[in-house]
Amino acid sequence: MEYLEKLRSEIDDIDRELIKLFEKRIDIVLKIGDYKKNKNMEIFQEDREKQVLKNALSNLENTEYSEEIVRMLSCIMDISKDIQKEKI
Ligand SMILES: O=C(O)C(=O)C[C@]1(C(=O)O)C=C[C@@H](O)C=C1
Repeated sequence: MEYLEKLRSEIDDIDRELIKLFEKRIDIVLKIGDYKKNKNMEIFQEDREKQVLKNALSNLENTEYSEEIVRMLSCIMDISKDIQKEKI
């Protein structure tokens, strides 16, 4: 049990960091949303999304996780687009 608790505590620490970074990311997504609105740009930017995924895969240490990373970032970018649609 101690072992499981220790691992869960590690996950809690990682989640805390992820949430902090995610909040920062949302702040920036909102600024980009404002910019797009002012410039009459489409919310969905296909080339940029491809670049985000490419950057992420090139930074990956364990390539076994490629599919999971693409899924995670695609989900994050879907949330970004929802935020830009809802809040701006
Ligand atoms: O770069 C942008 O244009 C953004 O709005 C950010 C972002 C992202 O979450 O990374 C979100 C939506 C776009 O389709 C592309 C990228």
